[in-house]
Amino acid sequence: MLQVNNVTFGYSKKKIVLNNFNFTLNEGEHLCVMGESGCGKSTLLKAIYGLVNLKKGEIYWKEIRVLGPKFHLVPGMDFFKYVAQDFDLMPYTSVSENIKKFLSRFYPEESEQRTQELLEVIEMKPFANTKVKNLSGGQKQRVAIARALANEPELLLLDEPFSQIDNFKKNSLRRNLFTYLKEKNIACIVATHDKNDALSFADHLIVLRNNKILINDTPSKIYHNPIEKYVAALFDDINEITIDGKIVLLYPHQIKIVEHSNLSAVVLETYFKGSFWLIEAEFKNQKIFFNNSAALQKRAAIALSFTESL
Ligand SMILES: Nc1ncnc2c1ncn2[C@@H]1O[C@H](COP(=O)(O)OP(=O)(O)OP(=O)(O)O)[C@@H](O)[C@H]1O
Repeated sequence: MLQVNNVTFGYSKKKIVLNNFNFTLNEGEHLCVMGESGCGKSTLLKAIYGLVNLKKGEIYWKEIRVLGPKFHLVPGMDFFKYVAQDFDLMPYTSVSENIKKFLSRFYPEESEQRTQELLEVIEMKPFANTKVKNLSGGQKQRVAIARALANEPELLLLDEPFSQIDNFKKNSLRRNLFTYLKEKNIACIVATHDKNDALSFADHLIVLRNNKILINDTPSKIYHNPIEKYVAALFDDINEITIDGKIVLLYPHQIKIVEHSNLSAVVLETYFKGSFWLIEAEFKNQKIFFNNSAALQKRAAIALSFTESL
């Protein structure tokens, strides 16, 4: 189990970046960390990997204490792997060689088999012999993930793992990777801006704000009961509407057009979203957004209904 106990850290004395962090993660579980830019997601991964010296608190993996660079010649814990945003690959060697570098040279057959298995996970078999310098940013990102998995770490730390990968590949890669990690019982912490990493694949979600843990719960509980607009906005456009003197948060799919109601609005703009249209409308002097199956004329008068239940 990973234990993060009362962890406080700042790069300088004046500014705290991780303010009294506490949480645990069991073996094989997946955690997503979300929050606005600069809230400390990457720094948290670095602290867990042992790349910074904590100001206060301790981090343990099972019984072993994670120690910072003050205590290690080569910082970082052996049984963790960390994929940073800058990949750190060997540009002049092939994709296969980059993966094999972390596998034992004494067992060439096993090493080859494992490399093939990982090439399949990242869907890069056709590029096995391509030099890394000739790959796109997204392809390099996939190689970095495979390389981190080569030695089957006990905990994998991923910083924005799919940020450079196109949507089509992203979905299948996410499914491959997270299924593989569960099969191998590898715990995983993903720092991400992408709700899809959290909603479908994480067992737990931590939301950070102002360098503190704002909430730690399951993704579905956080999605269904966002404690404030900041949290809901991580998942979708969010409407903050006053109904009967009470402020409610509504996702766009919770607002519908009806034939008659006393909730009238005027259409401002319509955006094509593929399987639906996102409508921007004015309701009681505020802008709201909702989903609709058809486009609407600008300035059309409409009647709405709100569903608070999801
Ligand atoms: N090496 C560093 N030296 C000094 N300050 C740093 C360093 N790295 C990050 N910071 C600062 O620490 C804070 C947290 O940065 P961090 O990269 O952890 O945020 P983040 O949530 O991962 O952001 P993003 O979503 O933009 O990647 C920011 O204010 C950042 O400027």
